[in-house]
Amino acid sequence: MPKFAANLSMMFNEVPFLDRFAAAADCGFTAVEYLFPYDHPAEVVAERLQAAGLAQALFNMPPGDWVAGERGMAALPGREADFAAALDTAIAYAKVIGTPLLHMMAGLAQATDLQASATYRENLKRAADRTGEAGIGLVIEPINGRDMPGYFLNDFNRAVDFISEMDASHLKLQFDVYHRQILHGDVIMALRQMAPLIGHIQIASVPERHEPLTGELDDRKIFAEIDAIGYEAYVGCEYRPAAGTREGLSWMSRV
Ligand SMILES: O=C(O)C(=O)[C@@H](O)CO
Ligand SMILES: [Mg+2]
Repeated sequence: MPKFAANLSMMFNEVPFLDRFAAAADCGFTAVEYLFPYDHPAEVVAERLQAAGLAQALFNMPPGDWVAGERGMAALPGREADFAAALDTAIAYAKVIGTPLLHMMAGLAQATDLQASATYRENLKRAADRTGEAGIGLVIEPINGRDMPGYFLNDFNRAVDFISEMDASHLKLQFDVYHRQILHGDVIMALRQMAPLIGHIQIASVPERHEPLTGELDDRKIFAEIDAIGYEAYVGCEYRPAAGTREGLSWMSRV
C-alpha cells in the first residue's frame, strides 16, 4: 500500500493553515503537501512541520497573482523576471522547510502558442538548473481544463516530452490520477509507461474530487499498480473532503 500525504490546501480546512500540520498528524498522517507556504515565514512553517513530526512531500513555486487568476508563470512571455524571482523564493523556502520536491506551475496560455512554448522551455531549463544545484527535485503536472480553463500544460504526453527534452534526472512528472482520468483515461497503462519519469503522485475521486473509493475509478487497483511500478514516494491526498476531513478518512482503512 502506498504511503499517503495529506494535502493541507484541500484537507483540514476546518482549521487555519498553520494548525493543519498538527491536525494531519493527529489523524495518523506522516507527511504533508500543500500548494503554497508563502503567506507565512518559512521558519514558522518548518517549525509546525517539525513539531507535528511530519515529513514534507512537496509544495508549489509561487504562481504569480493567484487571486487575480494567475496559475503559474513559466509559460508567460514577458514574465521571465517574475518567474526568476518566484524560483528564488521557492528555493529559499524549500531549503528552510526541507521539501524534496517543488512543483512548477505553467500558467494560462494556449498550448499551441509557440512563444509560450519557447518561454516554458527556457523557464523549465532555468528551474531545472537551479533546483539541481540546490539538490531539490522538480516536477511538472498536467492539469485538466475543466478545473483550470486555459492551463498551458494540459496533456500528459506533452509533459513527458518536455521532461525528456531537458535531460535532467531530477526533473519528473507529477502524476495526478484525477487529472489523468479527466484528460485521457487509461490510468493504469499510463502509470506503467510513465513510471520511470514519475516523481510525485496525487489522488482524488473522479469526477467530484472527493475521497478515494467514492468515484468512477477502482482506486484499490490503482494503489496496487502504484506499488507494482515500484513507486515509493508519497501519494498526495489532493481531494476536497465531501463532508469534513476527519469524517471522511475511513477510506484509508478500507483500501
Ligand atoms: O491542482 C492540482 O492538481 C495541483 O496539484 C496543484 O498543485 C495545482 O494547483
Ligand atoms: Mg494535483
